Amino acid sequence: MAKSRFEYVRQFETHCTLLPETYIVVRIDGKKFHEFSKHYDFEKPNDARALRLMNACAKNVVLKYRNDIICAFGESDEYSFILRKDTVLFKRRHDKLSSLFVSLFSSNYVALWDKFFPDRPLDYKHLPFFDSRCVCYPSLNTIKDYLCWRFVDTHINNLYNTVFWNLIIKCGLTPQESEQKLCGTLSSEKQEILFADCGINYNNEPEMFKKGSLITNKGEITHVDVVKIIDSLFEKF
Ligand SMILES: Nc1nc2c(ncn2[C@@H]2O[C@H](COP(=O)(O)OP(=O)(O)OP(=O)(O)O)[C@@H](O)[C@H]2O)c(=O)[nH]1
Ligand SMILES: [Mg+2]
Repeated sequence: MAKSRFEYVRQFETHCTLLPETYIVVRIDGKKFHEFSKHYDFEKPNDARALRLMNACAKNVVLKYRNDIICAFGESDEYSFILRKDTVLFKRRHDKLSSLFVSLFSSNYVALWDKFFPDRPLDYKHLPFFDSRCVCYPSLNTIKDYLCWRFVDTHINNLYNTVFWNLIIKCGLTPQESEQKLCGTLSSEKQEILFADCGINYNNEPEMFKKGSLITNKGEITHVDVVKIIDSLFEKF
């Protein structure tokens, strides 16, 4: 390529290369999905269509980079993609990994929207977009704890949201009353309130809501107790 006198400006570009021999997590998260979910009338607290759409997008990302990905885990409006510690994908460049994963995910979200929301076309004033970050984990222990953290977070959030919204929808409480009733309660007490006041057994809630979604590098989507199987998940990595 011919060089111009302007070429020198390239020197101002910086490239952050992620530490070698560390597990990389690329985590994407929906921007203002509180508003987005309201605009498109997502069911509360969980909309199965929205979660399946997230899973379909994540599966396509996993399959595209299956040789570099160990697994992916998602809940609500977020997804984490866990890359092997020896990956050299995009030369481990932070900006490339972060931007390509999130743009591939976002374009899938838009392209697949109609399949999951056939009666609710996307409107260009309310388009979905996502942020993205890369984090390096230096050991097998820390990457396992990362995945367990996201899994446990799913459980905590889902239990709270399930009781909070059912107290409003089924029992007619105001959001403030519901919040007050749950304030300071333990996990077992929340389940008890859900059963006694709303007639719902938390154990019978859909597995996808309670456990989030785990995608293997073969593209298989499962809803399992991640903490229980964490060692086998990383056996070969
Ligand atoms: N009703 C409904 N809302 C959902 C569902 N999944 C995600 N959301 C909404 O998306 C939000 C995701 O949480 P956050 O990522 O912390 O909030 P956010 O509004 O996206 O804010 P930023 O990520 O900081 O831009 C939830 O608080 C819900 O309001 C769903 O299945 N049903
Ligand atoms: Mg968000």
